[in-house]
Amino acid sequence: MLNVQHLTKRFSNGRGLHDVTFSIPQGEVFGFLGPNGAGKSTTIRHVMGFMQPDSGHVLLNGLDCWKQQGQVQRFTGYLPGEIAFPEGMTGLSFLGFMAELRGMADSSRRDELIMRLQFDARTPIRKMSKGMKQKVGIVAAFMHRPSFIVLDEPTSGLDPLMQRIFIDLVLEEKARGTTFLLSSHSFAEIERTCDRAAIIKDGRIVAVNDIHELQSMQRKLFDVTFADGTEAAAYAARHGDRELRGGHTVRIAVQGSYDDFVRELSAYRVRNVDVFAQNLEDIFMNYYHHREARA
Ligand SMILES: Nc1ncnc2c1ncn2[C@@H]1O[C@H](COP(=O)(O)OP(=O)(O)OP(=O)(O)O)[C@@H](O)[C@H]1O
Repeated sequence: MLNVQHLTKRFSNGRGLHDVTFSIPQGEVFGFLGPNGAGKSTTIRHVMGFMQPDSGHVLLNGLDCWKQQGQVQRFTGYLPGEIAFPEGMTGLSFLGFMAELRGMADSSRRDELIMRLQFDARTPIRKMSKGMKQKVGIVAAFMHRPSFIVLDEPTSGLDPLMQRIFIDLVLEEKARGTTFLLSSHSFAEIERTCDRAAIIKDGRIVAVNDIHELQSMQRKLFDVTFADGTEAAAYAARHGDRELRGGHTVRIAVQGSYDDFVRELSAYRVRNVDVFAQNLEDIFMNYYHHREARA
């Protein structure tokens, strides 16, 4: 579906993109992660055909995103990082304007999305909160049922409930075969929606990983509370690497398979188990630092 090949762009301040290469097969949700200024939006602007590469190219279904911008945009949905709305419009008049540009006759999907996102689209945009404007942008990106959707920091400004509704929307579209490129600072959002993710830093891709592979690299810490101190001490003593937390609680780190851990605990009287997961960001960063150390 999307093919970004050796994409290079140099701004006059020396920043930009250097040899960015990745591809997204049809039906995949691909995450794009990176700190501020890493080059996420610049890459996305090339994908949308708003910028001409210095070298390399971006192809969507074989079409050149710069040279065949009009054709590419017909089947693409786009939510920019910051939306510039025309003056004096309500949410509804803006969406009507976008529908007209796209030659859409049926507004049922637009109305369904407005209902799902629970906002009054008749509000003048200048009176809208950041979150409400974001919802208008999401409707505009999804309403024509595009087969490829580019989302630049989609949940910024949305409260946790709306973030959930949005994630469900992405997963539903994914189930219909829609392909996504989703840039985010939120690892939870990437973890819940994406199949693979790339990390970009200083204009270069530093890693592309399968999300499930990253999840299996995730270490979990369990605080197990035993019925009494004797059992806790016995359990801790059997395993030099397990930490007695005081009282009747032992902390255990488990990575990969939980089978041995569960089997062994079944021989004890367990009163409580608390679990703490290493987050995806830490795993990514560990991975990234290991690669750097090896290089
Ligand atoms: N038109 C431009 N002219 C000069 N420099 C630019 C231009 N556009 C972007 N840059 C610079 O290129 C770098 C990458 O910017 P970009 O907006 O792609 O980052 P980002 O990863 O999207 O970050 P953020 O999360 O902050 O949006 C930044 O240092 C930015 O200042």
